[in-house]
Amino acid sequence: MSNAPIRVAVTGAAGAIGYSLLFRIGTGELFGPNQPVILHLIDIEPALPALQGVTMELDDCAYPLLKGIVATANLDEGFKGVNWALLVGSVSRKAGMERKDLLGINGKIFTGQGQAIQKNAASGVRILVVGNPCNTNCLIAMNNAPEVPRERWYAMTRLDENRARLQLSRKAGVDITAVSNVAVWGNHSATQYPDFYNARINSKPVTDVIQDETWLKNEFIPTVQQRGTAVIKARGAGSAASAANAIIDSVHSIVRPTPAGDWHSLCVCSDGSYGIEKGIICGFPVRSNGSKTEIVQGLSINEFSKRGLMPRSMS
Ligand SMILES: NC(=O)C1=CN([C@@H]2O[C@H](COP(=O)(O)OP(=O)(O)OC[C@H]3O[C@@H](n4cnc5c(N)ncnc54)[C@H](O)[C@@H]3O)[C@@H](O)[C@H]2O)C=CC1
Ligand SMILES: O=C([O-])CC(=O)C(=O)O
Repeated sequence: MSNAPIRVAVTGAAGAIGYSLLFRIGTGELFGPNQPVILHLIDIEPALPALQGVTMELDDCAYPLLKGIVATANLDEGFKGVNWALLVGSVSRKAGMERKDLLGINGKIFTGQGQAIQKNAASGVRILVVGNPCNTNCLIAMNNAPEVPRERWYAMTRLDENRARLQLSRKAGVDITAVSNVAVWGNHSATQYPDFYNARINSKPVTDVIQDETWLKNEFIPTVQQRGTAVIKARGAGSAASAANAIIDSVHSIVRPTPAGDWHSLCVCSDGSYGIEKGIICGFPVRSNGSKTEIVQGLSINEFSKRGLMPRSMS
């Protein structure tokens, strides 16, 4: 094992998603069984005692791949030399709130974090924003770090993709692995558009396999859009383990080549593709060659999908 460790910052590390995520990173799930990591755990001052407890537990796992832990509330220290920044830390919404209601509380967090990333991170740093509203928070952080190239900023719609794949596989009565090419367009919000027209089941168009467009339009889409709300209602707290799982899936989709013909859902900085406003962070179908991601071009967008895609602004 001679690889240099990858430094991974996780903000909100004392929170619920952090608790589901960090131990999976420790086992090597994020970068593979031969890749050592150093964790940079960042949280706010009042959460430092809890963060110390998490650090103690990570230590007690005696993970062979975990070569060090930095636990801090200081952003300069926390982002020093990091290769990846997973920006989870922020306030969660409660029942009755939309994610955009968090903007006033959470938006300002991402100003300082963007600046600290630009100042301290490794030159090739990549950033995945999870804290809600994640598209807008990502845009804020990105705009506060103009020297970090725009193609290295991502926000998370992978949990929505995973939710959509599950719904489609259940309805079609097929294994989850049969469902591919699921794009979730737009914001990680109740206005997202899980695109069933371009999705596939066993390589066939979903609409050939599930010949019930009423269900697809009137049940599938709202179920995916409202799944986070449904989990909050049932659990009394937001999705945490499934969000951590989606973080791992998102990073895999970026650092591993996408299987031929498939794509994954990821929010990236729009280049104007599909008429979506240039410069905003928006959910697209994305492919990776293992080092660079690109927005999948040339998908057919019918009138119904057009209504799902437009207008896309930063709200
Ligand atoms: N994009 C997505 O698909 C999903 C996003 N989320 C979002 O992820 C965020 C975190 O969720 P949980 O871990 O469940 O929340 P949580 O409340 O359990 O933990 C949040 C953590 O963030 C910390 N924090 C607050 N302000 C911070 C700051 N300025 N810097 C660093 N840390 C800070 C808190 O002290 C706490 O430890 C929420 O905004 C939630 O809405 C959750 C699920 C899915
Ligand atoms: O709904 C929330 O507030 C948490 C979240 O983003 C999700 O579960 O998709």
